[in-house]
Amino acid sequence: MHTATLPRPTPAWRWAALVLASLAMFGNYYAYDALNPVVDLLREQQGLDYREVGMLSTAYNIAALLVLLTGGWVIDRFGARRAIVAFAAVCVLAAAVTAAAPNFPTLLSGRFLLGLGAEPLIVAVTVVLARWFKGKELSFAFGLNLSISRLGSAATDWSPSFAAPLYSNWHDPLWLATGVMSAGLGAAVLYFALERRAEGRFDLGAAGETDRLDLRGLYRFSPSYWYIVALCVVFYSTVFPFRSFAIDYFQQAHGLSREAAGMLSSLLPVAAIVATPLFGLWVDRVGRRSLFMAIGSLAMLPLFLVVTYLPPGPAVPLPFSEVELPLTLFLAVLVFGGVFSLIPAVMWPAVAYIVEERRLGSAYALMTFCQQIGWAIVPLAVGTLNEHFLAGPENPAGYAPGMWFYTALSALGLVFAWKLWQAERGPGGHGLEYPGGARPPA
Ligand SMILES: NCCCC[C@H](N)C(=O)NCC(=O)O
Repeated sequence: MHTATLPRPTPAWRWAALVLASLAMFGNYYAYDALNPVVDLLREQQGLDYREVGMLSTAYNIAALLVLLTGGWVIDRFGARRAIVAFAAVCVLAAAVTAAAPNFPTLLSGRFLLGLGAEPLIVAVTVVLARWFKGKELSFAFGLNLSISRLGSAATDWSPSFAAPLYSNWHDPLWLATGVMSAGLGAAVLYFALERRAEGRFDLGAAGETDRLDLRGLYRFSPSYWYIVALCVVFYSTVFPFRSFAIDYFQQAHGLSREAAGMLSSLLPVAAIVATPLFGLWVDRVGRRSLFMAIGSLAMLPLFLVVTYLPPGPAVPLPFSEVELPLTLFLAVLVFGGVFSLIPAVMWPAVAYIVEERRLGSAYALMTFCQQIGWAIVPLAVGTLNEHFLAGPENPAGYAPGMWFYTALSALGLVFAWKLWQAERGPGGHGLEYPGGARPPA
């Protein structure tokens, strides 16, 4: 039967597809973040230094850059549902190689493999969500998908509490991550079966253009687009590397237990789970997108210096846990969580107002490509700074140069957001400051 004569999928089918695809993403984010709570163990038991820890992050980005360069070929050639299963399987393999690694080079190859699987898995999931939800709650579906992914990040941060016995060595928490990613693979297989059953019953639309990188069209994007890309690069080059080192930093520089440091770090994704969709709804009503990005960047600016230089303050009990956290750190990470909700909720959809629809895939692919470059460099730089300044529990001041580096990146982010705001308030603006993305008639 011709697909145009078939009905669109019913809500039950659409939400089942969303839940299964998002569970694969949960596993993906869990596997990526699983390294964060074992940084101290990797240093103590495996003899890694901070620069090598940074290299583990960079290996992921280099692989992701290579995959993004080859574009959505696999997704186009084999279809998104097969691609989801294949990339999830690569993530399981990557997690297992990392968990079993006997030495640093194998650890590096595990993280490289993860980059090969995890980033195209994100693209493939985006493609399937667009097919199921096109014209129906697409932004909301993307928001929920991101929230479930972030729950994966938060679950990794909580694992020193709920899986405390595993943390006697660094391998076992990573085997747990392999198990979680295997469950994600299971969800991917179920998604595959679901889509196969839906074929012939529903019109799932034509497979859309995947996020292909078209380097020839770069010069045709407007300055506003490039300000958003620049903000994206510095923003994620600050947030993701900060998260990679955060648990170890809170342990070493502030004397927190692994459980408390994990709980503190989890406030970042947890705040984002709740607040990202709300900010998305709010901005859709009021507009002011570039102003909000500037406000988010401004709020982020002092945070790294606050955690470095301000007194920790009284210990406050964290609700629903046995953990107590120093008030200053608690508030700083909570504000950071707010920024981590606000900027992504506004920034990614803003591109759709600036770039015409037929070039949107290319625009997002280019933005992700640039994001990976910045995110590849910063963990190496911070790791090198930590090593150079002999950061450690005996010398907490050694972490300060890394914190100044994050602050400098945040300042750059503020400059780009401010430039965007200027551009959008002028005659060449794209309507980012207006609710529906359109300037009201004069
Ligand atoms: N561990 C998560 C990596 C996600 C990378 C992805 N390219 C991305 O930027 N996603 C958007 C986000 O805000 O998570």
